[in-house]
Amino acid sequence: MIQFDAVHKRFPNGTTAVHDLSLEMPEGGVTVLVGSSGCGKTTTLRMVNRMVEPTSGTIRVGGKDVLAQDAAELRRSIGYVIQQAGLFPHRTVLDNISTVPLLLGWGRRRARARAAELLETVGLAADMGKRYPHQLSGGQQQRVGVARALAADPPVLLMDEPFGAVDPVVRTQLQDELLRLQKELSKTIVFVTHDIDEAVRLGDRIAIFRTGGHLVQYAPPAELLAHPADDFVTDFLGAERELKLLSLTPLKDVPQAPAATLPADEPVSGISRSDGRWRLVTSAAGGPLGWLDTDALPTSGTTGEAPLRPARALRDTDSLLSALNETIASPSGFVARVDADGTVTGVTAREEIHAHANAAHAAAGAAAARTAGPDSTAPVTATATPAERPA
Ligand SMILES: Nc1ncnc2c1ncn2[C@@H]1O[C@H](COP(=O)(O)OP(=O)(O)OP(=O)(O)O)[C@@H](O)[C@H]1O
Repeated sequence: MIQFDAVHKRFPNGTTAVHDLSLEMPEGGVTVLVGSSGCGKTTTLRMVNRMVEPTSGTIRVGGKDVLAQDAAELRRSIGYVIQQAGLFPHRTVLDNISTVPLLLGWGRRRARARAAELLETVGLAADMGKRYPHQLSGGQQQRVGVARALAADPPVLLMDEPFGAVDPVVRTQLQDELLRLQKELSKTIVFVTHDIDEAVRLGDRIAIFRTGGHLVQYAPPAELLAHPADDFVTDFLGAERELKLLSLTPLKDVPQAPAATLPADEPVSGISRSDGRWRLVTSAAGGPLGWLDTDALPTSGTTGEAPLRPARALRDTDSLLSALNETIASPSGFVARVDADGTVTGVTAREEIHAHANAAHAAAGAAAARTAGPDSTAPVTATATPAERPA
């Protein structure tokens, strides 16, 4: 969908922001640009919609050279989201979202109907439409920014650190929303961030740049984590590289054993210790309430009234990293597993999780070594659908 071919950008003051960049960004996928400050991410992004003009080389969107198109028209056909949303302060939320449709001559009624629909799409209440940007939280403003970029249903979305100015909790929510939206909309997204965890979470492909606008590696997250091209990438990925890799592996293939459960209304007096020290107490609906230590039972009452240690149950769509985390927290040495409705389906032992974590790491390393070859920065035409990723 987006192709860079030998693109170079040198500003009039002599700064080379992008150096001989050749890259293909897959249609319907999220390509994340990361790297240290000043390495040319924003310049690369802004050349796609001609907010910055390349010095040499060719950029094609949907096969068409961007320089052969009218710049204003091109910009209206590509969604653009920036940090702190960049909303017009004196226009209401609905008017902000309607901006591009109105410029495209949609007519006021249709543009506003579309804006109202998009408010819901990005998870905002209808009454927010009448507010002005300063009457919204930072996270809400970012949602409006995303709605505005989506208004004319562009096939391409450019996002420049869109979640950089919100706190970590809101940031995770916005990332979740983007992943949810992307499942529905399959836009071609170019996403700039400083944050490697955000890149791993959102990217189908990640391009890592270093100062001077040099692309160092361009690969899917698992390949990048398992097989960094050089010391710069290794340092950039950080000390928890192996753990990040586990965040990409869902738990579904890790086997479960039957759980030794007890209903919450069971009198403690009748509990046998023969089924092991730790028992998983479940609610009437079958959900996990916590771990009961049969070595420290109260003298009376029910299991539900006894002191329980927390059990953070995991679904098949959760990651091996979450499971590993729970093996540290769980007093029983087991991780409780639940189905999509939250009903207990079984347990998995700590040793089993560790063995799978180890195997997942080895498999990713072997796969990366097979596919990366000696030059993993070479442009790759990715046609694969975005990989299945843990929730
Ligand atoms: N209009 C400009 N004129 C001159 N130099 C510029 C201009 N815009 C950017 N630069 C320089 O080009 C280089 C790349 O800048 P760019 O904004 O693309 O980097 P970045 O990777 O997005 O940085 P950050 O993560 O800090 O936002 C930097 O050295 C920057 O100072």
